[in-house]
Amino acid sequence: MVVLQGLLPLLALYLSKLIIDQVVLSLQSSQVGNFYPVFILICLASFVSFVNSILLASSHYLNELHQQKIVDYVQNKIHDKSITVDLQYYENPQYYDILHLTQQEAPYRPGIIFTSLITLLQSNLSLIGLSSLLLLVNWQITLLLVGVSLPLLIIRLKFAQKLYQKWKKWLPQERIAVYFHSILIEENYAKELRLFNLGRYFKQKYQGIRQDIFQQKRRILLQRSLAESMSQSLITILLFVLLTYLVYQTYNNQLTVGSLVLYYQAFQRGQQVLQDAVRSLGTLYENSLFLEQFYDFLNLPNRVINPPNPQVLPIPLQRGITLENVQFHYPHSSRPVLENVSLQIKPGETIALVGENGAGKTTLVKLLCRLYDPKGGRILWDGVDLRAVNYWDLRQQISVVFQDFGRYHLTVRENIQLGNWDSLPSEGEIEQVAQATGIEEAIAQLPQKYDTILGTQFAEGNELSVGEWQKIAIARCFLRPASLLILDEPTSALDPQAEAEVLQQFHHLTQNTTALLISHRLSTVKLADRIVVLEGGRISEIGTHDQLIAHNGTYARLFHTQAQLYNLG
Ligand SMILES: Nc1ncnc2c1ncn2[C@@H]1O[C@H](COP(=O)(O)OP(=O)(O)OP(=O)(O)O)[C@@H](O)[C@H]1O
Repeated sequence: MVVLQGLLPLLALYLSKLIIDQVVLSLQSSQVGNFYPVFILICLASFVSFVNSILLASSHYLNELHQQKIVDYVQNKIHDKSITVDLQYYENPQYYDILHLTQQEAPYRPGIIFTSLITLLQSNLSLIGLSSLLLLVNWQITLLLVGVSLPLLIIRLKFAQKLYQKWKKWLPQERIAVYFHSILIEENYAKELRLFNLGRYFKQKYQGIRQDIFQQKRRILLQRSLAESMSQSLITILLFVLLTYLVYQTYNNQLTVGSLVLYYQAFQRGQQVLQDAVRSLGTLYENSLFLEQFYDFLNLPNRVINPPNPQVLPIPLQRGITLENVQFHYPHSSRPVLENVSLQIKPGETIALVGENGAGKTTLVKLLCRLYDPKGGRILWDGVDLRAVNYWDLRQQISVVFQDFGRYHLTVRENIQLGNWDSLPSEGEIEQVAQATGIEEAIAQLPQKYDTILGTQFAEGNELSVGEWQKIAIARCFLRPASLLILDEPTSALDPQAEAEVLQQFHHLTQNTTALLISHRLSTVKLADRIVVLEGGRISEIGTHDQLIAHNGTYARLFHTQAQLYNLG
């Protein structure tokens, strides 16, 4: 279709020359001319125009469909990569740029690239056709057409390149502006924005960046407009000279009227097509930055990888999980977060992990789930190094409630079901875990019970309190038939009564399950079989609550401080 659409207008042009020449010929001859050949030519021209309009409508239709297909294809690639890319890319600002940019730009960039490519292809075909048509009759005019367009082409390309370079330079600034924009519009910040009256502050910051970019952009665009106006003036002057020359030749009978029309129109059309081509080239240039980012993103290498011949993960856990001199620092930071951590977790045992903020508790969880691999030492699952097993198999055996658990704006049922979605849990199982976390009463109050959509993003959504959301996350975690249950600050948002109930259920549910419980509330921790105290990335104490109190170390100090604060006695 692109080929036909590029070439058919030329055929129409040539037919109009033939029609005019035929009419002029019969006007010049004294006898009444034969109208039949002209009529055939008119029919042909009408047919060409008809086909052209059909092509135009069909190409619009196909273009829309293709746009969607391309966007979906690119999004699919991005989704595939996003769900497997190492967690470190989300936690590292250097990579966050490329990650965020690709994910943000993906919905519209490919469409622009596609349209530009089509326009470019069509323009090139038209140009080749026009040049051949003109070459057939007059090579000097063809040379003029190309020659005159050269300055415009050079100017456009030069400025496209300049803008492209600048755009690259502005990108980090643009990203900061996008960040300020998100603060101004997103729900997360809406309360503080109003309370601290931060709207004006962030608007100023946003506008400052945009203004700065605007000034720089204006300078370049002004230069481009000046250069383009000059080259456009040159074209106008040449068109004037050409028209005079062509009319003069027609006056002297060296050229037919049809050829005069053909040359003049071909020249004008050639200019138009060339401008389209140059514009598309500029757009392609600009968008190539996106492609660069897109491929960089797709090629991001993973550090956490599956071994070529993974060992079978022993299920159920029989000998336990062993941490042997585990050492860890985050990529792009040399500060050690875990140092020589050695621990034996017996099957069925509940271990509580305590320590001050930044002690490395969550990091240890990330290593257990193989979201990162240790930099030193190893973690063994029934004697098998975690690096030797398929990490999907491993994660299948672990259920976690993270501190920053997900709040899915789906129905209550789906929110819980996500914990074990592929085995299609029954209504009864879902209700059982909801009961275990004490959320079933709140669910009963919701308009559509388990079918109520949670959150405020969608129509008929119902918002929950933070504690209720947390209970839903715990229910999701309980639903998963895992060998290792990890709760990272599971009850931070729960009231004391709810906390006691959830922990009782947790205790009940983990009778035969190995569990790791992280909490700052030491009243919670008393339930555990053993308590591990982490200080500055090292294990400083291990024992039962009574042993550690008797030891009178860090745990005892923390416990007594909390007991005084909360009057726990
Ligand atoms: N993605 C990251 N990149 C670099 N450093 C990190 C990253 N995440 C955490 N850290 C650092 O690692 C240390 C341990 O963090 P971690 O989240 O494991 O602590 P924590 O004991 O769970 O703390 P809290 O009780 O506040 O949850 C902290 O000093 C933190 O600054």
